[in-house]
Amino acid sequence: MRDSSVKRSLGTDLTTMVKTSRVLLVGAGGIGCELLKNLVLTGFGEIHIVDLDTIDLSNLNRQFLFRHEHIKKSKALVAKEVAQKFRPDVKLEAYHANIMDKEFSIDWFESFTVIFNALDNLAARRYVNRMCLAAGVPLIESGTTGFNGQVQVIRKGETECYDCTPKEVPKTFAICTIRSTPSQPIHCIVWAKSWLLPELFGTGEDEATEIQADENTDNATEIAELRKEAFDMRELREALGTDEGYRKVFQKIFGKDIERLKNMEDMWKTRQKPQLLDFEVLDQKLSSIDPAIATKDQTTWTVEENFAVFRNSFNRLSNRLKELQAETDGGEPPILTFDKDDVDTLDFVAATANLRAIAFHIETKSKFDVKQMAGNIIPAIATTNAMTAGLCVLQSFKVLQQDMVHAKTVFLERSGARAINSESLNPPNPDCPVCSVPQIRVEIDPEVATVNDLVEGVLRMELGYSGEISLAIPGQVIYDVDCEDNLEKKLSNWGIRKGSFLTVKDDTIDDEKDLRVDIEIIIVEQSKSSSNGAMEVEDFKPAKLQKLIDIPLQPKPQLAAQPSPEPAASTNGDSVTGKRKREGSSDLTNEHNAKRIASTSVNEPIVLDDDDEGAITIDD
Ligand SMILES: Nc1ncnc2c1ncn2[C@@H]1O[C@H](COP(=O)(O)OP(=O)(O)OP(=O)(O)O)[C@@H](O)[C@H]1O
Ligand SMILES: [Zn+2]
Repeated sequence: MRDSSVKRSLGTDLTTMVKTSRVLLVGAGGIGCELLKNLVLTGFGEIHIVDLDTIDLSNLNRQFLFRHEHIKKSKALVAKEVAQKFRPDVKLEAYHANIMDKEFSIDWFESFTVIFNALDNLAARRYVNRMCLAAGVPLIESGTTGFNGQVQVIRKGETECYDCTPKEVPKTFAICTIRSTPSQPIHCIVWAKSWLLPELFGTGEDEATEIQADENTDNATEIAELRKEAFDMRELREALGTDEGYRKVFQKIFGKDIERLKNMEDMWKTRQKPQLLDFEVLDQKLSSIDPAIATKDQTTWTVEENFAVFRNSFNRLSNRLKELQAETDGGEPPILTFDKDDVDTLDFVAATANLRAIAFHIETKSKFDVKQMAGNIIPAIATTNAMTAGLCVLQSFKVLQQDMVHAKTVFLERSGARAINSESLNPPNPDCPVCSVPQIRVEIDPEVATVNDLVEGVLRMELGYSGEISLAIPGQVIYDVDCEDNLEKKLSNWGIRKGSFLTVKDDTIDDEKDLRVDIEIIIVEQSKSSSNGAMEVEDFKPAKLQKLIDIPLQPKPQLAAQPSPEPAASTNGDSVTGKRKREGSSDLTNEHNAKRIASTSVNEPIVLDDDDEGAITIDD
């Protein structure tokens, strides 16, 4: 029954394509749960689900596959179990794992027809984008923030990839703003969450991504002072769990430290000096504060109320840490880290951030607001997720049908005249640092292959590099003219194995010679024929190029504008007008205003139509 109605909507051909596809869903959160339900009910034959997280109480309002009894269980496994009940005949596979783990090889990515990203962070999105490009598998990328949503179709060589356009990076704050001169509530919240809490209950070696070392040399003395202050802080940890603990900590961070800052006259020429908070005065008023104040999360607390929540949460965290320490024998010392859903850490961050705000004459925030700001919470709206997940599936139909000309980037927004808008796909950005780099695959035997096997055997012998070259893994050069010593070392020394990426640069210094563009090596497993006994021993190579490619040359720097007889047809698709076109196909962007007509024929695909203004209407 269900199959026949799907067939009526999609047509026989598309229904068959859907049924025989093997797809990967990365992320089983807000969009992921909706998408899994859609994929299962549309009849996708085989669906693999990866998610590294466990289910949290706060997920239940929108991640509808999960119920209260699933809290703390794996998202991927529960999502699979629940979705399987919708259609027992669909093959579902779940992995409670990080998609960036090496166990997910390029070969494995390659085994999928389409991959769907339903993630919530830049690093994982970038990683999957790169793997899909390397594996040549189409990717449907999606994301939502509040009422806004976006679906992007990515296909190697045909469309923009995720990194073809620069992405906004999360906001960071200078260390001195956080530690010495806060001027906004967020500065106090980041201080409490990423400095104070780790100093007292964590490792103390705070590597919070939100706080950036300040390059300004004028602040060198201040930074040295801050280091000393951190050292004093570590001493305070001894007082955790004692009756005196909260007094010692309070008197240091809201007394001694503020006093020191106050005395740095230069700092307050254009700012209001901070004020000390008096421990004795606040401590005497403690008995008059209702202990239930911490549960009133929508009101802004008074200084006395913040003090009471500070004392209470500090003691709860201290006791927890002591208990953990008692349970651990040997190994890594236990730590407590911030989690917006861990009420003890949230109370501590809210109260100490507010006390700091009061000391610096900054507005205080309710616990509810602190939770949003400290947890980087962007309101998640179930309907936006559901619509976005639906659009992902509609776009995947275009990909399955190889109809990239009609695939779209789709936007959901509330501000415009329409809720759903779309744009034709852009061709790849020729300057993209990710997808414009030529890739080669090299098969290695990780146990024996050395840097020399790669440099001499593959780059020089097989690919014909003759001048100077360098070879790097992310963040580290492993070979260049100055580190010949590394040639005899095994690639495994740097953790290079199946799935690793290396960059090759042509460093030849010769004005007469054309330099090659940078290329990327992807390490793959040795194919059976090269590793089994069928191969003659003398033919065995620990590193071997899988397929020869032509490596383009770097464009020569133009000294003066030369008149060109013809517009260059080979500049990566750049037309003379400066508008990028896709090579060797009809211009995707010119399809933008094409009006397509809804069809009700049984064998015709579902209707996803543009009108003249580029918005999508969905008919059936
Ligand atoms: N590297 C990764 N590998 C696998 N899954 C990931 C990875 N990074 C993020 N995820 C998963 O992607 C999903 C994103 O879903 P969503 O945006 O709804 O976030 P959430 O964590 O469920 O919700 P919230 O952040 O509001 O608590 C999460 O379930 C998260 O665990
Ligand atoms: Zn790109």
